[in-house]
Amino acid sequence: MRLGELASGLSGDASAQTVTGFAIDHRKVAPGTVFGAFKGARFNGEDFIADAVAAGAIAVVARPEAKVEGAVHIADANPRRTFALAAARFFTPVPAHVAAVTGTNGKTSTAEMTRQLWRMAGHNAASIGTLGVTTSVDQASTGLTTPDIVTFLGNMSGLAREGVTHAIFEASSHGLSQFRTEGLPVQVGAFTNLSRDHLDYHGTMEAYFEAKMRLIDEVVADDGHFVVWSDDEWSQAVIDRVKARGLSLMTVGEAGEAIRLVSRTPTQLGQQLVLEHAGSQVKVNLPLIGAYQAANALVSAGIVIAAGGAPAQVFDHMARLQPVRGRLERAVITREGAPVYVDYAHTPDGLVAAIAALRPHVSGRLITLFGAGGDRDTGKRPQMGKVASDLSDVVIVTDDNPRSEDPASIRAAIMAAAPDATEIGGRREAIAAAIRMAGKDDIVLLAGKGHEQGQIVGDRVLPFDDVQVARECAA
Ligand SMILES: CC(=O)N[C@H]1[C@@H](OP(=O)(O)OP(=O)(O)OC[C@H]2O[C@@H](n3ccc(=O)[nH]c3=O)[C@H](O)[C@@H]2O)O[C@H](CO)[C@@H](O)[C@@H]1O[C@H](C)C(=O)N[C@@H](C)C(=O)N[C@H](CCC(=O)O)C(=O)O
Ligand SMILES: Nc1ncnc2c1ncn2[C@@H]1O[C@H](COP(=O)(O)OP(=O)(O)OP(=O)(O)O)[C@@H](O)[C@H]1O
Ligand SMILES: N[C@H](CCC[C@H](N)C(=O)O)C(=O)O
Ligand SMILES: [Mg+2]
Repeated sequence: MRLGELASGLSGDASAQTVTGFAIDHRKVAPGTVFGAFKGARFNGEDFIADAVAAGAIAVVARPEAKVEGAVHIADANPRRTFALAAARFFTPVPAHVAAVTGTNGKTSTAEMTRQLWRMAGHNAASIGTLGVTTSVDQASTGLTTPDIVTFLGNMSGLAREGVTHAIFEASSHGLSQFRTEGLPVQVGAFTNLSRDHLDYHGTMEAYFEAKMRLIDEVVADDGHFVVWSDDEWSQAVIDRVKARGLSLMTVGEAGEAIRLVSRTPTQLGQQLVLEHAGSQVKVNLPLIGAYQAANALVSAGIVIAAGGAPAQVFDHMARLQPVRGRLERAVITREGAPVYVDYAHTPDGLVAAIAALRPHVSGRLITLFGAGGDRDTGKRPQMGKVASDLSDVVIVTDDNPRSEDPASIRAAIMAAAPDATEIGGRREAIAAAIRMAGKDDIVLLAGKGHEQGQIVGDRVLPFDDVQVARECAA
């Protein structure tokens, strides 16, 4: 592809150059690459422009003030956006149907359930998010929920070449504010909920909300659809934005107009939902427990219908949804007979949702074990301590990816609001203790790590899998 096909306003000589790829890290530049030089949280990409040119970059997308010598300077005050739009012209084809989901909690679950529903309808479907790039035959980790723009677009076009026609991705607030998912047509967007997280990065809830709203204001296509979970504190504000943008709106939930959740009755292995759609009622036996999983399943159904799926078939398929890895996953039943659940709750709201999901199934005590990630929002720590101790019978505070922080001080910040909790630093010892104390009527909840395969301590990732450790401790 020629540079002139990817960017406008270039001289004849510049336009004629052949582009071989895109990179945002100078160490990945090869001859013919377009390099994006961005100011980040840790580095200023502009410091690497000369190295990128030396490695063969033919063009550099950077702010007008940046110094570019020996390559074409594609200048823009918002270089991340310009870079994304140029890269999107290069990475083609992309799947014909693309959807995106945002929200504090429920993105991975909604993406995964949407992929499953599309697959049941006979489509070749994929998802990109916290679990990596998932198709019906493969899963590859990217390390981030929303990968960087080059990885994202490269994966989208790779999936399309493999025959994927339907793709859904998780749009994290970091990803949205850094333009990591721009340029390809997104026909359907969705919002699950908003609650405290990532205030270390965004500063205030309002700024966090605004970061998410870029999905509505700018990322979804002009003639696109938007599905909103109707029962969140922020739902009305989201609905207002969807209307202001002129997208076709679909609300789902107890207050939902497109799909109304009339009732929800827990059963032993799942729950029965009564839904109202287009004036008639339908019963769905969802094989997953917890209000939060019902919410995510309904948002997924909304996305599939908005993308053209037949409603009756979608409701039918909901009864065959498979559990999502690490989301209320039953790891083991202890020798005493207590089920041990692993869940990815890592925010105050997530903990409330996970505990509420298990509560109807507990006749004895609910034993909740969790920690909080290092180098992340510190304000959520006491809030997590408070909700866990208010809503559980026994609380164990342990470690969850301390990263560069002192694990003991993270635990102390949680314990400050959970005075009756037991503190056990090592996560394996903590899990062993929880399992030892559980009697036959109790349930153990191991929260925060879900599907994760490692404990991040300093800059090392030590192998760790809650499900596996629970099985070992229960053996
Ligand atoms: C705060 C944050 O979002 N950081 C991400 C972001 O970094 P950044 O843009 O600030 O970049 P930087 O490291 O300061 O470097 C600036 C530029 O110089 C370039 N560079 C840097 C060094 C070098 O030697 N050469 C070079 O060219 C970098 O590629 C970058 O373009 O872009 C980088 C490249 O894509 C990411 O690796 C990095 O993720 C860090 C590791 C991270 O921990 N991110 C987390 C917080 C995150 O993004 N989480 C979200 C939300 C999760 C959720 O859903 O809850 C996610 O989507 O995963
Ligand atoms: N709709 C929901 N409402 C409230 N809590 C939820 C909801 N969905 C999920 N959760 C809680 O959040 C946890 C993480 O769920 P999930 O992985 O689907 O969210 P996510 O938005 O992808 O998270 P991340 O920010 O890490 O990408 C779950 O294990 C559960 O505890
Ligand atoms: N995507 C989230 C996941 C948090 C999971 C938890 N285990 C932690 O490390 O805090 C984040 O990066 O904030
Ligand atoms: Mg996720």
